Amino acid sequence: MIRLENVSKRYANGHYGVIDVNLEIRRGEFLFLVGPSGAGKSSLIRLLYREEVPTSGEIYLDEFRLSQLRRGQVSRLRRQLGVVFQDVKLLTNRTVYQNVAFAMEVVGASSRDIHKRVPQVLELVGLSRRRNNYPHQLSGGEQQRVGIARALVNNPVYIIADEPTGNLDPETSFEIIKLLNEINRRGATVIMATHAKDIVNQMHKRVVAVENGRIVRDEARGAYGYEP
Ligand SMILES: Nc1ncnc2c1ncn2[C@@H]1O[C@H](COP(=O)(O)OP(=O)(O)OP(=O)(O)O)[C@@H](O)[C@H]1O
Repeated sequence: MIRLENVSKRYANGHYGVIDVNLEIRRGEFLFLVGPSGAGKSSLIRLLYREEVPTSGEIYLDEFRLSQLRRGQVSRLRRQLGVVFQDVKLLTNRTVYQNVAFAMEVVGASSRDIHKRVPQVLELVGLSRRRNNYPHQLSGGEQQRVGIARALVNNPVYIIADEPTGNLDPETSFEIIKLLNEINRRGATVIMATHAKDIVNQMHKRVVAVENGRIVRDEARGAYGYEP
């Protein structure tokens, strides 16, 4: 479970990313984070994967207390989390297979495990036939699938995605959401910040809306609720 208690983030320039946020996310949930531009979605996402730490308040993620991680806990935490970005940032000189394998190499996985796991994940995201292609040979949707495979490969408990469909056309976006939904169905908790109104409205998942750094709405089977 993830629990945010009175979390605020004030940046060095004095701007607040989030203000006094309280939120609980249980394992197995699928949650959309919505809100106008500048509302604080990315700030919240960055706090969740500990790219940032709160100025005040505390975030608990399973056994971790994010503001007070002991040495060695950061890498253990990161293994529980798979992060997906709008801008996929693949390694351009490595193939699809190598990009995904790299995520296992950096956490010290054995080559035996890598050889076993990477093909499984490529199969799951529908990219087995593209395994030897380089990023520039892939469509935007395929590149994002590699991004998702990379996030998934270490079997994280939580998938945290910041506008993963932001660069994709509507049809491709739906393919990516279907994939995230399947991953959620297999047990991962999915937290996704998005402006994709149609997707949110069709999925009937939990929707948490943020405005001016504060949570203003939290609905179990919610709708997007804004005009794009
Ligand atoms: N690194 C930073 N330094 C200073 N201020 C920041 C920083 N990151 C975000 N902010 C400020 O925090 C507030 C929330 O921004 P954030 O990027 O979290 O919003 P968002 O909801 O993700 O927006 P968008 O939908 O446009 O991505 C804004 O006022 C923004 O200017």
